[in-house]
Amino acid sequence: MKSLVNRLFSLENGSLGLIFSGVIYCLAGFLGQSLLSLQPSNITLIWLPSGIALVMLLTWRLKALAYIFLASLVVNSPGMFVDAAPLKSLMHICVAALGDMLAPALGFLLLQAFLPSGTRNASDLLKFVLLAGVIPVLLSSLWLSANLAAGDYIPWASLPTMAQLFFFADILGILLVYQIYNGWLEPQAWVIGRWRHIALPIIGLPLFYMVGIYLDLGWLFYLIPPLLVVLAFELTRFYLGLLSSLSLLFIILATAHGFGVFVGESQAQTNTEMMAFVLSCALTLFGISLQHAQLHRSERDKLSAEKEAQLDPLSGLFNRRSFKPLLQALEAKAKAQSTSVCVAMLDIDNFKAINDTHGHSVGDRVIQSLAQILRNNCRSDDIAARLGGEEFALVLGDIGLAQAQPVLERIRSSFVDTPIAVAGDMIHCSVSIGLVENSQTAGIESLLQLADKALYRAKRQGKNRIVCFEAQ
Ligand SMILES: Nc1nc2c(ncn2[C@@H]2O[C@H](COP(=O)(O)OP(=O)(O)OP(=O)(O)O)[C@@H](O)[C@H]2O)c(=O)[nH]1
Repeated sequence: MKSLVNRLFSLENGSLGLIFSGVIYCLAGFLGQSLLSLQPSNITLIWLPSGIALVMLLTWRLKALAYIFLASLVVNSPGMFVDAAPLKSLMHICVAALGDMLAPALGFLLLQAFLPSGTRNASDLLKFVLLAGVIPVLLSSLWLSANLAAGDYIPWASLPTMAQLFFFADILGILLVYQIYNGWLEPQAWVIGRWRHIALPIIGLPLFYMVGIYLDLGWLFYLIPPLLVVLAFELTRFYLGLLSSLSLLFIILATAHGFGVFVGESQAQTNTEMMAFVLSCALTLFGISLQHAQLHRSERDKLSAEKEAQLDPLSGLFNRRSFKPLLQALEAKAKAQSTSVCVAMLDIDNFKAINDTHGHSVGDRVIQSLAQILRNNCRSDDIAARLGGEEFALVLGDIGLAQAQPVLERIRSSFVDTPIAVAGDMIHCSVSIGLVENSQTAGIESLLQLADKALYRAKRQGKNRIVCFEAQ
């Protein structure tokens, strides 16, 4: 699903994605004007198109400008076109569209310059709000309200109130839409860990609102942020963005229709209280989700660093440092369960000559080839390690010499039968193997020594063979 959407909206398919986003821009604009605005001023309390325009620019860069301009013309025309003065109103509609286009463009350029890797950590939140929100939206709010006053849509005296409304509505739109977009960019955005984390809020939050509205318990709205904070630790940022946006939109919708705790004496008071609440919720949730993502990332990095420290970079097998503790654990388990463990030491034959004749890079490929064969022939509980140079170890759990020997024989013959291509030629390599089975008394040191002794004997007997010992 995610890859399909990404393909549809890829840079190559830019026009399709831009047209679609332009339509969404218009729909979000009309939705804001019709449902989410306080009457009688009819000024929307949230302007989602400002966030959509920013996302369009982040996705398609400056190519999106023309589409934003056109979409803004479409959204502004019904409210601003005056039949009595068509030319004058057309000019003001274009000036408004210019403002709607330039503000996200400025935000986009500032983000590119000062926050090029996007919002990754909670500490980026303030920078993001300043660069993509406060600076460009302050300018556009003044621009848009001055345009309305100059066009006689509002009296000049209302300019500060209007600019303030535009300012909050646009910033809120940017915060909500960007949070969803930012969540979408995460690799696991679409994955739902537990369905109940999605199903419960989808059913529970509307129920919560209904109870609040029908029983006139407006204070219940104050409990929405903590509920969303709980979700911030359960959901991916994409779903959190969606759910928190819907929840906050609902609070605006309810307030615009005269419900809830924020409906005050005057429209200005209602606006200020509700916007302060919704904005602080949006900022807090965004901050928490960033912090959570950061924690998650550092935990994942730590785990992968720990895993990497256990592995040999050339072969991808366990390295010498991690081999001994793993062997110790497997051997202890075998002793506790009275089962056998077989340890094999493997050494590529004449490896120095391979290096000297064909070069180190060919030698490295030979090492990787044997590592792959070992991986192909061991089970998930077995331990395959590269102890250094051309020396390997394989520990097979819960198995005796009689069953281990055919496994090692398969490894030996596969290696001989897997030639390495070198400059149009094929070189065949072989490996010598010393194999031992543990006894109940032998410790791992004596087991390893014995396996080394068996390997030494395999080399002395002519290489490319297996010598087996049973520990006493
Ligand atoms: N290409 C490559 N060579 C390595 C690596 N580590 C060690 N070597 C080389 O492996 C060679 C090991 O040579 P020797 O210990 O003499 O063993 P050999 O030539 O295989 O002789 P036998 O064991 O008796 O068959 C040396 O030339 C090392 O430089 C590595 O990571 N890559």
